[in-house]
Amino acid sequence: MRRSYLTSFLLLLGVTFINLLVLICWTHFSGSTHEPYFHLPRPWNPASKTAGGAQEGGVPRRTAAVSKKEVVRVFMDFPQSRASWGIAHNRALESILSHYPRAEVVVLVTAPRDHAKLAFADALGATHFQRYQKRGYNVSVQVINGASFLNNAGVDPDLPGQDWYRHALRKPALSGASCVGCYNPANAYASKTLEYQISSATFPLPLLMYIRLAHLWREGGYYTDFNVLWHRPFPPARYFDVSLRACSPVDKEGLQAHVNTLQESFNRTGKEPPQEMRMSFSTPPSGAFPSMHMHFLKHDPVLACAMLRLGDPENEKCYAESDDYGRECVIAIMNRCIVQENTTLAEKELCVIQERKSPGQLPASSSSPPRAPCPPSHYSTMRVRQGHVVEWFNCDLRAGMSLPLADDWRQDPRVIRSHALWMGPYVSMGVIPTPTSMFRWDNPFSIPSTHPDSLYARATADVIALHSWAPAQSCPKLGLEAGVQKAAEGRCTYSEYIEGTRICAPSFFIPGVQKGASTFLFAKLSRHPQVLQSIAGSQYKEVGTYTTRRDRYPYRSEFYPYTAPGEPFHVGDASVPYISSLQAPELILKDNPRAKFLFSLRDPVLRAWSDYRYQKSLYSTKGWTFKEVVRKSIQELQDCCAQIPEIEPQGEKEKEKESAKKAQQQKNRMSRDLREEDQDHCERLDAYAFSRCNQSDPGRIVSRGLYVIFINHYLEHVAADNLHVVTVEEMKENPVLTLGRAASFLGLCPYDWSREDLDPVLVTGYKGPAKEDGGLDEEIERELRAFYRPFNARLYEVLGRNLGWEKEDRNASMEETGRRKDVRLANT
Ligand SMILES: Nc1ncnc2c1ncn2[C@@H]1O[C@H](COP(=O)(O)OS(=O)(=O)O)[C@@H](OP(=O)(O)O)[C@H]1O
Repeated sequence: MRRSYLTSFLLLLGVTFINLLVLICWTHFSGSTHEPYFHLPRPWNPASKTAGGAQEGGVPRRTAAVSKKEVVRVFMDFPQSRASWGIAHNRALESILSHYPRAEVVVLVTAPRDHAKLAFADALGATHFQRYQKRGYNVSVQVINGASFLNNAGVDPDLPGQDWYRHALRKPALSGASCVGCYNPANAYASKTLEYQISSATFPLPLLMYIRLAHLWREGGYYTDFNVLWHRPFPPARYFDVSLRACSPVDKEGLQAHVNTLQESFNRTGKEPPQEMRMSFSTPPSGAFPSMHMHFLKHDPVLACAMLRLGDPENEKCYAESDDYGRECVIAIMNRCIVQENTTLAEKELCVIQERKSPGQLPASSSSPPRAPCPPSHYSTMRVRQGHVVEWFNCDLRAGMSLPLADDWRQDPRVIRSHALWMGPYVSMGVIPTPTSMFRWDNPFSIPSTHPDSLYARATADVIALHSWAPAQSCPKLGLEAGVQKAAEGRCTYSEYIEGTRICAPSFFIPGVQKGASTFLFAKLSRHPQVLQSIAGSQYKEVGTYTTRRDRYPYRSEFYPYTAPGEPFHVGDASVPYISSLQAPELILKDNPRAKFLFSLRDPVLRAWSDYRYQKSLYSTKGWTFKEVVRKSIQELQDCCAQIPEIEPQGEKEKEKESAKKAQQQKNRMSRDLREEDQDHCERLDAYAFSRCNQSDPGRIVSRGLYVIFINHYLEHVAADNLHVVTVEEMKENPVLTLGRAASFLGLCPYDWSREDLDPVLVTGYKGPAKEDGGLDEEIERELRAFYRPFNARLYEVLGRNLGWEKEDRNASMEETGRRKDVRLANT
């Protein structure tokens, strides 16, 4: 009796404990209670009556409620390569989101057309901001493809200066072709080297300016740079950055020039603050790009003026002669349009637009009504408001450094309020300070660029943006507060800064198998709110940094999303070639010893058949049928196997390595020991021997199905607990269960997979007219099955479960063929 009480009690305790665990996991991520890791406030929930600052999701109440009006539209752009992306850019974005959780942030990237589809280009990929999107923030990437920018739907036929832009794109001086150090979007696809990426620092400024201004013209809203931290909300509408020169303590002349400019400007309006200072540019220390912030209402005439003037003939000359991306030329134009803040000028400019507009150049959008010349509504935005608070950036908020203005202005609370912190010129290139005890956020400018510790030296030493690289979930938590607030207050120490820049290595891998529904598995898992995809590679799935793209390996942190230590995200990489790579497991584990490996396997016969159809174009040029390909492939493999004794490890060192490997394999073995007897040479193949036999196609069509070799190789490095196998057959049979198991293996919180679309992801896409489309040839299937049988048997032993590929061999393939026919019929 007593015993049964005890058992019940223990049972109850166990169940309660499990429930508690699930609850903690769930509430932690669903955000319904305290969020220990993520420091961003959650976006304001429009359905709720409480404003954004309210006590939502455990986020502290903000003092000023965020009204619905504050759904700001913010444009940013990243005209550089992905290699230039760094932690500071994340911080810049987060600083905006922290003030405007409901902001609609559109990040413009200049990239070739292929970018959006394949994500091979070196611009930011579509998944770049997934970590924010999964938290409910509205941050997206918009690809600008030169002419398509003008011609795509939604183009305003009245967009000023568009003819100039279209032609300028093709001009060598502007397209980057003859511009040393300019980013040439046409070449971005081809560029694979980091050297190029570093040197291709920027999209030519006049073109970039046009894109920025055009977006503001069309939509209105804010534009801000990625190298600025906003530690207060944006200044009131229609006020803009005054100058950045003040940020450089070393640039005394610039500072003085800045003060003088302000002085003049103030003098013009007497003792009053300037009526309205829209924007002014100045050149920050050499090598930097002008940082700026703009806020314009839709169709603002000043924008029109600037866009038109960018194409003035004298400016073309200026760009051509510029050794500074045309920066000074743009500055001059903007100043002409802005500093002469005179409504009549702007009115005139607007009329000029109407006149210059060449009808017929672009097809007039049928949806937009014809516009009357110079509609009065355009000018209402020009009304000058007196008594504006003047605010500007300054880079060092500590006493004494920050406000280079006369004392009386300094005292005027209407005049001086700093809103943002400019993080310095090198942040544009994704570079952060190097470890010297002196380093603080606020003084990277003080180190001469020739110094080995300087940011520039660091960039050219090829370590750009390779910040500290830490195993996933291994470093202490650190969040926005440290990154933004402390920095803004000048309190961020170097070590805090570095700690805040650590990037977690990817936490899970789907190393194939090719044609094993890896695309389906990865795509579905990526729907989980905790999973982040890679930010490059085909379908943001195949980065290949640990195998095929060895050029990426040294810069691998660039290809995975930034995840801060302790964040609840899991970053995945589903590069299928990893399966047969000798180096991949070791290299991966070096970055993250706790990485998890999820293999998606498939009846090897059907895998080969799928592979054949996938690569049909390759074989059809040679006129090879599936039967021929398979026979060649088996023959090739067997020829190679016959030489195995010769290629077995010979030297002492190699032998030692071999026995250590075997010992590790035994330790990691998932079930009972393998039988020792080998049925033929091929069965004794191990990964190392295999790597010698693993030739190009068609050789691989058969060898890719020798799963036991690959799994054994992984088990030499990976603990059995960190390796999990699912099969295509299971996925087809019960996708919800299979995904659930995979997710729980990865340590993800519970998720309702049944709400996802679980239709197979068909990547084979072969629609050719082959006679073999009728199905898999029985004779070759038999041969292939006989070939795979012993390998499968060994695999089952290693895994400790029978994957059932032999049971109803023929039935399975019949079913598969039938399904394929159905799909084909459905497609036709
Ligand atoms: N849910 C589900 N269930 C069963 N089968 C599925 C599923 N999703 C994808 N597939 C099939 O997987 C094949 C594609 O595999 P991969 O995505 O790994 O291909 S690739 O290596 O990334 O090219 C491809 O096989 P074939 O159609 O036979 O070529 C897909 O149809």
